[in-house]
Amino acid sequence: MAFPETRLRRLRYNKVLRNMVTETHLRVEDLVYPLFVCPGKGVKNPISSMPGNYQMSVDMLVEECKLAVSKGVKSILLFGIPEHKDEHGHVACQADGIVQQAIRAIKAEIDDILIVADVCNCEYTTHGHCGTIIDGDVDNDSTLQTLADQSVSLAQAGADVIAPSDMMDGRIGRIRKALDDNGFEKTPIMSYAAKYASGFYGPFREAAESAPQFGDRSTYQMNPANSDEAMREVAEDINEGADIVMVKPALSYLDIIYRVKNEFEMPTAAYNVSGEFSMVKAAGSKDWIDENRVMMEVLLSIKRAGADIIITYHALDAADILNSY
Ligand SMILES: NCc1[nH]cc(CCC(=O)O)c1CC(=O)O
Repeated sequence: MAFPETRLRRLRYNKVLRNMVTETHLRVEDLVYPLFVCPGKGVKNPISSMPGNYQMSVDMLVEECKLAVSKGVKSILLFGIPEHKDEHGHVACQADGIVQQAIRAIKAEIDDILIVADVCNCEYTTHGHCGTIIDGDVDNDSTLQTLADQSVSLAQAGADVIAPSDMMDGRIGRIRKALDDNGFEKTPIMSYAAKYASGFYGPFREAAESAPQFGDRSTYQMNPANSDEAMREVAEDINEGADIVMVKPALSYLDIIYRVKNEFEMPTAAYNVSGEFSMVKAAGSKDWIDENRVMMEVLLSIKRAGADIIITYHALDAADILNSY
């Protein structure tokens, strides 16, 4: 059938009907809210490049989590800014580490929350790289040990999901085994499976104080030009026991999200990263775009591409809008 029998606009005139034929639905339940925890009490330091986001001490973080849960955002992703850093990131593996403290405090006060703990060394190493440095580069195999130790420590503190973001080869298998050996066989792993070496992480590195002190991350994070390689990364992580696979960043990588969802049929997460967030905020603050409208369009596009889970700094603002429908 062609025009004039077919008129695609017929389904667009009536708002009720338009809603009925909506194909993609964004839900508050899809959103994960990333948060940064730092030492101290009563601390809420604004992150200048990420308006509305803060480095928070544990007490303030607990309040922020209560606010999130009250809006229906029941899942958070935690990053730590430790008091002291060290050469190998051992500080991230301690029972009284900053994220471990935060997890315990949140769990003591809030029942209905899912805590996803990011596992990586870059926030905890003096050099800002994601692992142990040997001969001027991140050494893959020795880094696996700290990642496994950090994962077990976070699980012991009460983390519900372990999310390794380091991009070392073999880390999912190693972490899975370490979790199982320590009685955490029920703890899922959300792997940052296809994580690209991206300029969009800029604001995060201010937030987490994790910028590399020399070089960049291109010997471990992926080349933005590659798509088949992302499939190999995802396949490797699934093979090693990943329960959820993530693509990161999201917006410039919608094709990757689409391919991952279609080729693997796995629960798929996408990380709407700091730079993507900050661009919307910056243009919105200048009234160059309608910030809320663009935010919802961005999130919807990530869902439409195939993401089941969206990690986003927009989570609370988006929840307010979704709750108002
Ligand atoms: N490896 C740690 C990590 N986990 C999440 C992000 C970035 C998140 C964001 O930009 O919002 C990074 C930074 C990086 O790889 O440099």
